Amino acid sequence: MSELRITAATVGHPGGGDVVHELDLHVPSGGVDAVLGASGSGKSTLLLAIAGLLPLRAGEIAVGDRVLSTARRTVPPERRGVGWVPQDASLFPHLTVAQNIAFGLPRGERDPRGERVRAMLELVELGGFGDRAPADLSGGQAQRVALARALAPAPSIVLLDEPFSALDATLRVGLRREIGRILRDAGATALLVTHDQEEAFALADRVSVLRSGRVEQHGTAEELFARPRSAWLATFLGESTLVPATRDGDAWRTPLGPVPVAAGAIDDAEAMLVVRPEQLKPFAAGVPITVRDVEYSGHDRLLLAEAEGVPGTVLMRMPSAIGIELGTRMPVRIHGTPHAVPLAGA
Ligand SMILES: Nc1ncnc2c1ncn2[C@@H]1O[C@H](COP(=O)(O)OP(=O)(O)OP(=O)(O)O)[C@@H](O)[C@H]1O
Repeated sequence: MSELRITAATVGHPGGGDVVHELDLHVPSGGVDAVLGASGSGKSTLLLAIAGLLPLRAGEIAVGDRVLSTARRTVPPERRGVGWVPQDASLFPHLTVAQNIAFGLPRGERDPRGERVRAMLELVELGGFGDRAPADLSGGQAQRVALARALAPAPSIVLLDEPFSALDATLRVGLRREIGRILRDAGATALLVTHDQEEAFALADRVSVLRSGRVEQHGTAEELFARPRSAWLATFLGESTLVPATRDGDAWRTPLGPVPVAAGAIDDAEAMLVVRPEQLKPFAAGVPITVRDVEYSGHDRLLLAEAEGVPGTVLMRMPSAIGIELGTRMPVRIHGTPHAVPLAGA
């Protein structure tokens, strides 16, 4: 397995404009990375380019020291050493599980009873399932077979295209843990593409967030969540209130009261503070918010409120045991040192 290096890649569909713009992405050897983006952000287009199904308009895709795509040359899909796990397992229905896995191997080595197929079945913990028909598998088992098929020829890179989207919620959580384990056991370099943040954060070492075909930010889940580079990313990654702030020495002045400036904060005189719902607390001497709606979620309630000087909805989390009537005016303050993002690029 080898590192994947994408440099300034621009990709589009025939007859259409550019969809992915000058994208840089690096997955180290044996790393599991995710590309996270909303529908239409260009995730599938990027995968097609990595798999060799779309040519590059500019830039380069390389695996290890082997260049696979440039604007002038595209190594064909079957010679790229790239494995693919599609959204729905897409197993051949007329072949057994073992035959499906063997199908991933080079011609001449496609022995369903062979050592490689057996090892792959063991890897995905389906040792006794080789003779089954795909129709007799659960959705999660079928996805594991699809992964075994992709890994069988020991590809340099494995691409996972929303591999859990066809499964129900409980199965997803279990399977993504297992697939993470399988990829790491296999030492695979993998790129997961998904619109599901929880999935990306749970499975990947690092995440690139794609916005209109460009990487908005790349980092670990913790880095992205705690220190988003833009207001757009902050709200894309989680519920938050954007509170306008003006720098006043070591504090931000905000419509919800003063807040200390966090260490390492941006230097700007004006910014937006990313206030997570749990960072707002009731405070007798605080600034009033007016509750307009309440979302009950079992263990807590999310209050949707208004406050003078805050342009959007103010979000605040409260224990569900505390009943709140609509129209309630409640004094609050910001707790802790919220992250500040620049006003521009929101
Ligand atoms: N075959 C195609 N021909 C022309 N344009 C396309 C084609 N496929 C996708 N596009 C366009 O490329 C853009 C990005 O689409 P893409 O499918 O890559 O996004 P995505 O992030 O994978 O979305 P989703 O999560 O909905 O699959 C969209 O504007 C889409 O209309």
